[in-house]
Amino acid sequence: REMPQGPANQTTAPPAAATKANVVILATGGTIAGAGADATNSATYQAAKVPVDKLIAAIPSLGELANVRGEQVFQIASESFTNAQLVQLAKRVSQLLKQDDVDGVVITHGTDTLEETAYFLDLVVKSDKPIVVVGSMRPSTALSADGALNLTDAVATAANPASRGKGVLVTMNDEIQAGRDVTKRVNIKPSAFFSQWGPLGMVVEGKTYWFRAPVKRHGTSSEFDIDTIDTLPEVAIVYGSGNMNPAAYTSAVQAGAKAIVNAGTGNGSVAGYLVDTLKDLRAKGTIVIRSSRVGDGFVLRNAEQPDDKYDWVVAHDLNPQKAKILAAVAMTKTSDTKELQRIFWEY
Ligand SMILES: NC(=O)C[C@H](N)C(=O)O
Repeated sequence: REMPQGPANQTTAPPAAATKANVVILATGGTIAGAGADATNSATYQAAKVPVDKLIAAIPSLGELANVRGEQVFQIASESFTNAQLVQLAKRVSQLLKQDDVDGVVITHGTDTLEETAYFLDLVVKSDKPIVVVGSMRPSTALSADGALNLTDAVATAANPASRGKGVLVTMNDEIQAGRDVTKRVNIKPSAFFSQWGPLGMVVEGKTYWFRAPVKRHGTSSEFDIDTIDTLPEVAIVYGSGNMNPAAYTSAVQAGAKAIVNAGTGNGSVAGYLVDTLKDLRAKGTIVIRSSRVGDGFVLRNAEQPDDKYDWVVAHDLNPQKAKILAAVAMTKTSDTKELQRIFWEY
């Protein structure tokens, strides 16, 4: 029977090994490598149990998308990620992408701090080759597990030259999200990941479809380079609410925080009775960054508080956990608040 002729030429056989992209899967653990006692356990399970070779072997069709090999970097739930592990992972990604025989990297990751890792890599890995971070909401042993399709989409995206130069990408629930923007919004459904500026595209049946591209500095246009970063400074987030205790700020600084991200109410607002505490911390050298617990929108400079007068920085549209990552990366280079504010506008 004659196959229909489509513009996308989807009826041809998969590319031969030599023409297929080489994709390395760096596994770090998370629910995508999780295992439950029973198929009905969609939320009760142990994360970070299944080794990367087993994850790959469970999806034979990956081999049709790319030449895939795995490397087990960590085997942890993502809430346990430390700065030292972030740095180690990013250095490995950078090293791999410098190799001619690597076309793209996929990182399997827990979803809880996936957005931090994706943004960190976006800022510090100087490569145009695709970097895709992926996780799952259900363990591999669950009914309707989402990991296999998310990972397939990640490999398809990493193998596709159209993904180059678009920053770190995240493939969850059929969507391609910008690693900079994406955030975990729901803690129990496969549709957990969201970006207020919308997904960049979709993956359907192994093909990528693109609708927009990021404009913020990243990758090769970033001034930060993981090859020159070995440690990150301590940044604390203090969550805003009614009836705050100033000790939340002062104790964070006493414990070593060099910057505080204020996850303020509304447009990053700060209670009147806290202002002196934050002014005092700034006078003694702590960087004060106003973000918002609201999550969407963006904090306006000199609205709600006179940032110019107090020498505070605003986080622009970054939620507190993203602001924490950018602050830590930026402070490897500067503690100048004008420079920090420039960086918060540009990245
Ligand atoms: N869905 C997940 O991956 C959650 C898990 N706690 C993790 O981040 O590792």
